[in-house]
Formats: sequence, C-alpha cells, structure tokens
Amino acid sequence: MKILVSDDIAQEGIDILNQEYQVDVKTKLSEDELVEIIGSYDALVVRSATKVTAKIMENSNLKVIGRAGVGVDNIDLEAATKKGILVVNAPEGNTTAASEHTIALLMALARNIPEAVRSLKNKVWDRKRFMGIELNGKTLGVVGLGRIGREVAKKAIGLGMNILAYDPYIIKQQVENIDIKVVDLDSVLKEADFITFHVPLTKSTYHMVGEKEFSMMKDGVMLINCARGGIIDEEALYEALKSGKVAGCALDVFEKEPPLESPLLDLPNLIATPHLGASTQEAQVSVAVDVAKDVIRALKGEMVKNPVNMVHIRPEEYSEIRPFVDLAEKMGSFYTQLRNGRISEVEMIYTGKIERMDVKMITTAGIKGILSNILQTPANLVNAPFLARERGIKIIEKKINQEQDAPGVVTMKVTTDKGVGSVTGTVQANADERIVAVDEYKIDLIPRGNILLTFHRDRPGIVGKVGTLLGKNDINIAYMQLGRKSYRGEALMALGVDENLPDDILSEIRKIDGMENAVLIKF
Ligand SMILES: NC(=O)c1ccc[n+]([C@@H]2O[C@H](COP(=O)([O-])OP(=O)(O)OC[C@H]3O[C@@H](n4cnc5c(N)ncnc54)[C@H](O)[C@@H]3O)[C@@H](O)[C@H]2O)c1
Ligand SMILES: O=C(O)CC[C@@H](O)C(=O)O
Repeated sequence: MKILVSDDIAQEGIDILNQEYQVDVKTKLSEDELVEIIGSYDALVVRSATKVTAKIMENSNLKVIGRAGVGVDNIDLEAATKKGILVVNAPEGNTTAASEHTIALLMALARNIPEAVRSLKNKVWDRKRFMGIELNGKTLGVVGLGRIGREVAKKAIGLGMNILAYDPYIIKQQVENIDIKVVDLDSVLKEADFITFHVPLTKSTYHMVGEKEFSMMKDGVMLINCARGGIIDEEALYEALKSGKVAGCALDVFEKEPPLESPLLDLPNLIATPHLGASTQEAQVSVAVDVAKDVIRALKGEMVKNPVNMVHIRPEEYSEIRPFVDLAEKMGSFYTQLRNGRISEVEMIYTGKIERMDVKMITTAGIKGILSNILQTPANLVNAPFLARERGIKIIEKKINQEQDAPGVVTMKVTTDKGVGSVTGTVQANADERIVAVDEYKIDLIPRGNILLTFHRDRPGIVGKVGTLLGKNDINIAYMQLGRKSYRGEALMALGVDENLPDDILSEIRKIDGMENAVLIKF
C-alpha cells in the first residue's frame, strides 16, 4: 500500500503512516500533476491547500482520503462517495487553536492592535487614533455552535461578554452548561456588538451575510470570520467597511485563497491573517496524528474514528454490531444470487437486542451485499446508499421492540417488479452467523462456501434424485436442510456442497420432475 501526502502536515503524522506503509510527501502539485501520479496510491492525505477534485479521483485507486483538519470543502465529497472513497478528517485537534485565534482577532479588532503596531513601526507615536473599546459587558453573536463556536463562547464569557448564539441544528444538551442565549439569526444580527462565524461552508451558509444582513446590524458592529471564506459576501463587506456601517472586520479565511488581489486588504479597518486558525504546533501535531491513525485504520479495513462520508459507529458499539454487518452483507448477496428483478425497495427489519443499537451500518452493509451482484461499480459501505439512490431503490429501516434479551434478528425484505421476497438472519454465540429463513421457509444455514438451494414440490424421491446426481459427479454434500410450506406442497432444500457445482449439473437438477428452480449460492 502507498500513501501520498500532498500538503505540509506535521512529521509526527508522517512517522505514524511510515511505520505501516510507504509514504511519499509531494506538496504544491497542480491538478494535472496529481492526476498523473495518483493511480499508484491507495491513500491521499491533505490539509486545505490541495483541492481534491473529481478529476483527480476519477482514475485513482484511492481507498481513503485523509484531511488533517476539520473543513472538507477542498474535497469533492460527492465524487468521493460515488467512487466509494472513504473521506476521514480530524475534527477535534484544532478546536483550541481556532477558538484562541478567534479571541486574538476579537481583541485585535477592539484595540486596533495591527494598525497601532504598523503606525509605531513607521515611527509614529499616535495614541489618539487608536482609542479602543472594551469587550467586557458587550454582546458577542456566535453563529454556529459546534466545537469551535462553543469554545469561543466559553472564552468570551470569561472576558465578561454576553453571548447571543444562532445554530438551528444544535442539540439543547450541548449548550445547557454554557451561559448563552440561543436565538434566531435576525436577533443576533440586530443585537450583537461583535459577531463571529463558526459554521461550515455549505449551500445554506454561502453568503449568509450580505447587503441585507449588514443593514440589520448595529452601526459600528465588528465581525470575525475564522471559519470559511464565502460565508460573508466579500463585495458587500467591502462596502459596509468603507461606509463605516461595519467598524471593523477580522478575516482569517477568504473566498479565494490567497486573496492577494482582494481590495479588502487595502482597507484600514480590515484585519487579515493568512488562514492561521489551525496553525499552532500543538494543533498541527494533533490533527496529523489523528488523521494518520484513521488512514491506517481505513487501509487495514478497520472501523475509523472520524468518517465524513460513511456512517459512524462508536467503537464501544462496533464490536457488537460488526457480526451483524458481516451477516447483512451476506444476506444481501444471498438474496440477489437467489432472485432477480428490478429492485424498488429494501426494508431492513430489526428485532431483539440489535433493535436498541445504531443499525445504519448494518442496513448499509445489506445494501452493499445486494448491489455487489448487480453492479459493475464495486459497492462498499461508503457508496452503497448513493448507488441505491441512483437506481431508485428506496431503503426502509424498521425496528420492532421485543423483550430485553431476545436474540438479534435481521430480516431483509426486498420488493422487485416480480414480487416481494425475504431473507432472515441472526448471529449466535461466538459471532456465528446464520440464515434462518428464506421467505416463509424456516432453515438454518451457515452463509459460507457453496450452497445449493432448490425450490420443488414436496414429494418422495426428489431429495434422493438430487443426492444421486451430485454423488455421480463426485460432489460431496456437507449438510442438508429441508423446509416446506405444507405436506406435499411447495418446499425448499438447502445443500452445503464441498465442491463447485458446474452449470450443466445445475441444469440437470432443474430438469428433475417436480423441481421448480435450483440455484447455487456462493459465499
Ligand atoms: N481558520 C481555520 O484555520 C479553521 C480551523 C478549524 C476549523 N475551521 C472552520 O471552522 C468552522 C467550524 O468548525 P467546527 O469544528 O466548530 O465545526 P462543527 O461541525 O463542530 O460546528 C459547525 C456548527 O455549525 C452549525 N451550522 C451548520 N449550518 C448552519 C447554519 N446554516 N446556520 C447556523 N449554524 C449552522 C452546525 O449545527 C454546527 O453546530 C468550519 O467551517 C471549519 O472548517 C477553520
Ligand atoms: O489546514 C489548515 O491549516 C486549515 C485547517 C482548517 O481550516 C480546518 O478546517 O481544519
């Protein structure tokens, strides 16, 4: 396995990667240069400088892209997901650094520090021009109450500020121990003396502050954006700073980085740093180490800690869920080897102890199993929901409440243009996977090796004829299971066979009188 590191990350992260795999560090590559070399790598590790485009991913064999930091707006997530490339990030390591930088910018704004420094270095002793304002008692608007927003709020409370915050997605418990008032965006805009932004750049946050929002703000408001360029409309900001409506603004991030052509840089009431929010030694070591560990986990097929485009399971739950993930994938594969038809819906029904867990990954594994037999594109836990959606397959998850310790049972009900069928499985002690029903037939199959399934009429002689045919062709039967709907009615037989079953023998089995269908399932 080979890993390409295409931005500067801390050596501590590279050392971790190097202990397991070959690592090449090649920075400042153009898109075309990356396209040219990416084919020989299994993993790519970036910070924010490398733009990981669909073109770069298109002909790559990448299994994972690691982002040493929080924001993944430099990675085309849709293209990665479509291609089944797992994206992981390191969201925790730079929270302190970014929140401290925000507070530094807040103070620099309030006390005119950059301009005062510049003036004195130009040998001018001007104390009148740089009269500041105090933070104590002022209102800070915090837009986005995630990791960094909350940390900024706590630090600002320590400075005696009152906090008004806006985050429509916040969970109450996350902020109940912080002395802040959560309000709507308009209230933040109208009432705050300072406003700081800590949201990701998304369709809903792009230009969330423009001409209209500036007009709602207090005269002389001060703004800080240490999150992402594009959240504040830079043209409107230029006008608001020029007119004095906004007395001062501190930007660490810009719509286009580096912003060397931006007229904003010429304004004296604009403070700017070159995307330094995460640039502390501590944060850089932390994010590089975190992302390196996750990239290795991904390459080894282990559960990662910080997936961006795949469902996340807490490590404590993963060991319990894992056997069901494997089982569901086999059930999906079992189903599409057994039946065909245009699938319109897959319903995953959970009962017993599994019902109390986060089953999203099990559902995704079931879909992966289903798609693995019908699509050219290899399905995995990253792209399976996307591929299913693309094919118009509706996925339903249902949990049925049962007594506390009933064994976990998963039923996969598949609707196609040819009807509805199902397969049911469970996991016994020691992670022993079993398929326990196909449609209404109760069976007990270990999903392993080759299994011959026959659908036939329950009548004397059929089982013997199949056995004789297999014996004549030197095919050993490992075990046999029988199920029937009624006496002499429709029946199912499952035979575990030790050898492969050639197509001509399968055709002969299908010709046996009373036989409706015979299918070889391979695991
Ligand atoms: N300047 C830097 O170097 C630097 C360093 C680290 C992080 N960042 C950036 O800081 C931002 C915050 O990072 P984080 O780690 O706190 O992320 P986070 O995911 O923990 O928090 C983001 C918060 O924004 C909220 N949010 C999303 N859409 C919103 C909307 N439309 N309106 C209001 N709130 C909304 C979410 O509910 C969430 O609580 C990100 O943009 C990240 O890329 C910048
Ligand atoms: O890599 C950096 O220095 C910036 C990282 C920061 O913007 C982030 O989103 O984590």
